[in-house]
Amino acid sequence: MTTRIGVTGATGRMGREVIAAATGREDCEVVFAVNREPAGGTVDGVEIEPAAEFESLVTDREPTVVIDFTGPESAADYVAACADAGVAFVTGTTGFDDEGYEALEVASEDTAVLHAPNFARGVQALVNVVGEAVRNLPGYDVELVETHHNAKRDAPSGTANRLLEEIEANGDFGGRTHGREGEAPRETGEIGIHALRAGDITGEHEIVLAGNHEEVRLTHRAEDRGVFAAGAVDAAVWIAGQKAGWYDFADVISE
Ligand SMILES: NC(=O)C1=CN([C@@H]2O[C@H](COP(=O)(O)OP(=O)(O)OC[C@H]3O[C@@H](n4cnc5c(N)ncnc54)[C@H](OP(=O)(O)O)[C@@H]3O)[C@@H](O)[C@H]2O)C=CC1
Ligand SMILES: O=C(O)C1=N[C@H](C(=O)O)C[C@H](O)C1
Repeated sequence: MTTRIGVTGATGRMGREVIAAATGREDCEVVFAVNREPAGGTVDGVEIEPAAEFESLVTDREPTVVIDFTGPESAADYVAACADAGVAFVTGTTGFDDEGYEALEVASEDTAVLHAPNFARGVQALVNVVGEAVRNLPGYDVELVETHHNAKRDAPSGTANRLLEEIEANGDFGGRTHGREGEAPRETGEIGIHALRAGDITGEHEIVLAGNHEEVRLTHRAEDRGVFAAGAVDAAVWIAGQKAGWYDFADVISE
């Protein structure tokens, strides 16, 4: 069965990759692609239409699923329109505040919604092992360093926030410290978080666990944005058969 895909943020770094990944698969068809500004032109042969027409496109072109990599404000609008139309929604957008997450959750009552801050399979593996490392090394200092390109809006990254949840759920920590400056000795139990922004770095996450005259470093490095796009398209194909509800990338990988 062909999964009919709508793409938002189509001329962005990720939108272009999603179109390339979806058009390269025989089981997918990109039925529309929208961008805020500028619309017009094509990406991999797919016409880029104005985002203002999203609501009519999501009804008229009958997509199975929309893949969204935009910003938290637009993702909240897009998911609401998808819920109204009964179209599934896969989003990799990061930087949501509580209101943004609520918009996704409300929509998930009426349609299938999948949010993942990182669609790389290696990051899902990292999420799975980091808790185990923390449990095995009680009392060790934990620091997280994430590095991204210089145009990234949100910090720390969505992936870093997900890893932090996993770290905190598996150890006894006192709080988060974002960077350090001046007289700033490390407090017992704090988790240090450092966001680097430079050049066109695709995305790196490293967790450092140190103590007892030893250190463990768990690192994921994405070498190409195609890895995120491939995961998002896998998620889109998977979600086509799901009922309304809230899903994450672990659900896709576990099947
Ligand atoms: N989950 C994952 O695996 C990954 C997640 N991401 C996340 O995806 C998101 C996009 O990243 P990236 O592609 O690098 O960003 P870009 O800035 O390159 O692209 C974003 C696109 O979304 C559009 N957009 C932004 N805001 C709005 C809005 N309010 N209304 C309509 N369209 C909008 C932009 O349009 P315009 O050109 O007009 O601004 C642009 O086309 C980020 O949140 C990022 O963190 C990124 C990589 C992997
Ligand atoms: O903005 C990016 O580029 C990325 N964002 C995601 C995040 O915030 O975790 C995932 C990836 O690291 C690339």
